Amino acid sequence: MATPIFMAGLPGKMAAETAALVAASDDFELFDIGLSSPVHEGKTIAIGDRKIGLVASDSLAAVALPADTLAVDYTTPDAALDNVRWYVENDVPFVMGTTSFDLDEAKRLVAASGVSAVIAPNMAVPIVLMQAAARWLAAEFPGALAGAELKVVESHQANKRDTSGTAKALVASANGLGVPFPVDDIEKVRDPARQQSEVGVPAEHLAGHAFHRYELSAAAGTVQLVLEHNVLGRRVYAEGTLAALRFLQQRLAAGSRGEVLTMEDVLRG
Ligand SMILES: NC(=O)C1=CN([C@@H]2O[C@H](COP(=O)(O)OP(=O)(O)OC[C@H]3O[C@@H](n4cnc5c(N)ncnc54)[C@H](OP(=O)(O)O)[C@@H]3O)[C@@H](O)[C@H]2O)C=CC1
Ligand SMILES: O=C(O)C1=N[C@H](C(=O)O)C[C@H](O)C1
Repeated sequence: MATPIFMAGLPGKMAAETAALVAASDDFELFDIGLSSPVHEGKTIAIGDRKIGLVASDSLAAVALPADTLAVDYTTPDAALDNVRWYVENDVPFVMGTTSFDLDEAKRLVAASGVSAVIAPNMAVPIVLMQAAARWLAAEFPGALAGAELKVVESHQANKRDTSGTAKALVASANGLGVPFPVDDIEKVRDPARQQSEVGVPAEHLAGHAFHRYELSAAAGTVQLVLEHNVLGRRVYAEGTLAALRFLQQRLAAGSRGEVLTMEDVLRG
């Protein structure tokens, strides 16, 4: 039996990309209602051979999900925490890819609930590995780069609302290494002309890309470390999301409740 997946954030780009992979998989199937903003309430969208009806959060009370349903959330920073409240109140384990919401409050809500969740600002396996390496360095060598200076530039499609959650997570590791860089200093590039001419984003990926560059200047400017990670399109995140769903299912089957898992846990699993 395929596990029903309730998609939140349709017809948004990540929710639609993930829904297409869910629809093509053997072990998951799309639940026939998805969560959207009020703008799309009452509309229907086609994904694979399925027609998904869209409801906004005010209409969720009328939605009855099958008991084994898992949710996937790619909505907006403003919507994510209210969605977490709904998932925990309705016993729906979930994978949360949405960025820039109150993660501490989400963790408290999950810990006090009967559901578990995978929450991660980046589902792309290669990027998760890089984040894990940075976290390990910070834990192993706290303060080792004290005195260094950091510059962070991230470029995403023009309609991305928040500063990259991935960049914020990397900055937290830099902070752990002794570099006191505030996330407000992350430079966001959202201008397509600059993205092409300065960042080097190919024209065909201006509408969906994630280019990150971190420049560390250490030892009084005599040493430069540069880390870059560049993603074209969104497929890699959707694939990571399905891996997260499978891992979450395994954890639930093993009795996990009230547990907040990360993509690093998914990779270990
Ligand atoms: N973890 C990861 O690996 C990744 C995370 N992301 C994150 O995912 C999120 C979504 O990104 P993306 O798909 O590109 O953005 P989009 O703007 O394309 O999609 C967001 C969708 O959510 C809808 N929405 C707004 N409010 C609500 C609500 N209350 N309930 C349900 N849906 C709502 C929007 O509605 P409307 O159409 O009216 O605007 C839109 O359709 C962002 O936070 C982004 O940073 C993105 C890529 C990878
Ligand atoms: O909005 C996006 O596109 C992305 N969002 C995530 C983030 O904020 O870090 C992950 C990736 O950068 C793509």
